[in-house]
Amino acid sequence: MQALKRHPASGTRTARPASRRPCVRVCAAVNVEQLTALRQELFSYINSRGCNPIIVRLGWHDSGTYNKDIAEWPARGGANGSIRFKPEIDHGANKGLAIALGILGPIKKRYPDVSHADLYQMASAVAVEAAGGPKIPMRYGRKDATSPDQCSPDGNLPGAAHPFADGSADAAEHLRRVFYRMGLNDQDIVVLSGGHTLGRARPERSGFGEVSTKYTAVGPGTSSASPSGAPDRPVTPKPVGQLGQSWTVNWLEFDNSYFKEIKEKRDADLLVLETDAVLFEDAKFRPYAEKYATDQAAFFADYATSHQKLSELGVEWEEGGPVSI
Ligand code: HEM
Repeated sequence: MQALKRHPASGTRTARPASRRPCVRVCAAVNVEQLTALRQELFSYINSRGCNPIIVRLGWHDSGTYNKDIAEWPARGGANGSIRFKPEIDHGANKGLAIALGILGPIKKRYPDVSHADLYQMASAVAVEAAGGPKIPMRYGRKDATSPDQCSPDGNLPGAAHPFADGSADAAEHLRRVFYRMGLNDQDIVVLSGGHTLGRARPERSGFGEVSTKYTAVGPGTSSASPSGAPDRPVTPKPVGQLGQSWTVNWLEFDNSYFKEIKEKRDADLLVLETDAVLFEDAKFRPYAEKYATDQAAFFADYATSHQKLSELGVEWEEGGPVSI
């Protein structure tokens, strides 16, 4: 941990040297220097590898287990890093995400003071920004779940098509049940679904999507599991088999094309899950979806707000946290 000193003007504690970080809040339990360096490394790493989609999905699947009706931490789930343990990464909804853990694991070793929970949420926010999306007002200092018996139960993440495991009659009811359980609302549901502007679905992982399409076969970048040549980089498995089906043409670019494509359903090579289509079918979801299809700036602004909420679901902060960098 770094040394702390009094800030001359405010008397609050700040990290040394102050010149490098003029306006950060620092506490003894959160290592701002490591967080700052990690963020920098993630930015160039994720950008160079094109692994943005799977990293965003990892962050969301760690936090999306949250149950607002359970008071105790970490039993309430949320962004606590528990997805790294076998019981949780083995959940059906997490199939394929071990690749993302494999990408981030070697990086984590260089930043021992940063929690796994912070790493996953930081990497996701960086992945969005690096793909051209908004800067998300992130805060750090999440505590980690520490053992496999602290994993969330299976079944807390949403399904993409009927029959829904929770008995919901349709996709709108299912999305509301799942996201309301997290304390999120209709606008959060619609805007966060815009995360599907990135990435692909593969039959061998989720059971959804095509094995390959004209957009993924000669896609805008590499597979989210593809290797890069840099020898000092963590090694990820070679792409196996399926290239999958994307929601958008440029599936490594974060923009509002997801909403345009879902609305128009103009191209059979692009994916529309039941839970995507319903955003334009449900009377309360539709106004948001329409707005985001026509106004990218509104999408970005609202996405940043909801993504921050998502990243803090269920979080127990270290002493002195949360910290902005
Ligand atoms: C609304 C309910 C949601 C459902 C039913 C859903 C379902 C799915 C499914 C079935 C896949 C394909 C996984 C695969 O085959 O590898 C997927 C991928 C993805 N999801 Fe979602 N998702 C939802 C919400 C979200 C949210 C809130 C985010 C982020 C904010 C998100 C981000 C992603 C990303 C980035 C991918 C692509 C992963 C990759 O290319 O490796 N999803 N989702």
